[in-house]
Amino acid sequence: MENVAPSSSNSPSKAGKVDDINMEGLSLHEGIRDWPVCIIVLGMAGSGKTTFTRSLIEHAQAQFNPYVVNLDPACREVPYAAHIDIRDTVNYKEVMKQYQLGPNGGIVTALNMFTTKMPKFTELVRRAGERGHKWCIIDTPGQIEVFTWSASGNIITEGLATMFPTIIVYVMDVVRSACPTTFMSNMLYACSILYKTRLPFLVALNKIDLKDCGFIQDWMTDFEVYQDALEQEQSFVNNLTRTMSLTLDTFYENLVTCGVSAKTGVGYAKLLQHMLDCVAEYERDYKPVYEKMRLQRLAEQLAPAATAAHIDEAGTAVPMGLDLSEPTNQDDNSVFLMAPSLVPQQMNADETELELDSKGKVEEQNFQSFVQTHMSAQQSKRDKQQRNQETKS
Ligand SMILES: Nc1nc2c(ncn2[C@@H]2O[C@H](COP(=O)(O)OP(=O)(O)OP(=O)(O)O)[C@@H](O)[C@H]2O)c(=O)[nH]1
Repeated sequence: MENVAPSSSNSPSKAGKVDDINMEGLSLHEGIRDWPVCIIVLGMAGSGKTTFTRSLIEHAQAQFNPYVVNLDPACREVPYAAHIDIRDTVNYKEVMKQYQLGPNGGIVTALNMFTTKMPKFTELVRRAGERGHKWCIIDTPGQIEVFTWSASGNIITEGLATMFPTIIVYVMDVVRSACPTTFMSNMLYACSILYKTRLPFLVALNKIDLKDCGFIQDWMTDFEVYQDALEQEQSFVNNLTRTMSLTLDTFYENLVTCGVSAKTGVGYAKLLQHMLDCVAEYERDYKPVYEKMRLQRLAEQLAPAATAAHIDEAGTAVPMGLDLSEPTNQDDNSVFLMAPSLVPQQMNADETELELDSKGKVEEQNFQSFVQTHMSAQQSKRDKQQRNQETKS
């Protein structure tokens, strides 16, 4: 991790190391600052986050002078100059070796280690704001779940959002999303992140130089167009996907998307406009929530550590990882794991088949009535829109 001067991991500036930072200035006592605005770039592996980040830096340079953070410990090199690079703080390969972890465990642990420096990290971001950086762009690890479903990802996101305006940009690969099932998986992920982070959320439909993103926008606005696309795909998850697509309808209504090409730069002018709208949304709707959270955290920080005195009651530590040994049998009721093939067969084959058959029928009926209800709702929505248009004309 570094201080002032932009650098890449290849040419680290040793001036102003993070450990030299005086922490007195950083405090939850302060309210949420106006800048830098933190932009967290998320997306599935290979969606183009890093290329997107590079292009965003270029397009925002003149107006917002972005401060840039790379949080991917496993990337070989980044095509931009990062002010803070997790690879300068944690050597992910060394972490794997030391803790005998696989690649994903190594990335999670590296991010956890970085998070222990969170106060210093936010202090650097704050100082960057004071030096005139209006934006702070944060590139995240390739494996999205490492950031979105880890404690450290949570700490970083909430930590930033309680100190600076913060928004999420979700990068989605248009080419890969041409497959309706992949599109749905991507949307489910986006939806879960939206509800988890509770921050303004923008979807950047990336790689439009390869494929126009109009079809995605059609799928999001017209359920039947998406159903038609699904019909053409022979997949065992179709039924699930169809059900999900109905459920996600409400989510789409409030979702802002913007087509871009991180490679050619097409669409970035519009994207910047959407991002500014997201910042305004943070100020209007989210800031009060995070302000409240900040005050809660502050109160927790000031409260005496109540549990410390009773630590003996906390239980017995369980050995983790490689030193686990077979537990001794303490009584006849000891817990055991059972593989599906070892489950005792209580029903004979005919009974099982019959039961499954009727279950299948009920499921199909339920599904059909679910679809029917939704279709009628969609139809009445369309009729209403048509009536409105007729009244206008
Ligand atoms: N044609 C085209 N290719 C792109 C675009 N954006 C990214 N790519 C390519 O997509 C591939 C993945 O891009 P990255 O930027 O490494 O994606 P990432 O999400 O950061 O990848 P990980 O961090 O490894 O998950 C690279 O080959 C890029 O050149 C784009 O807009 N158009």
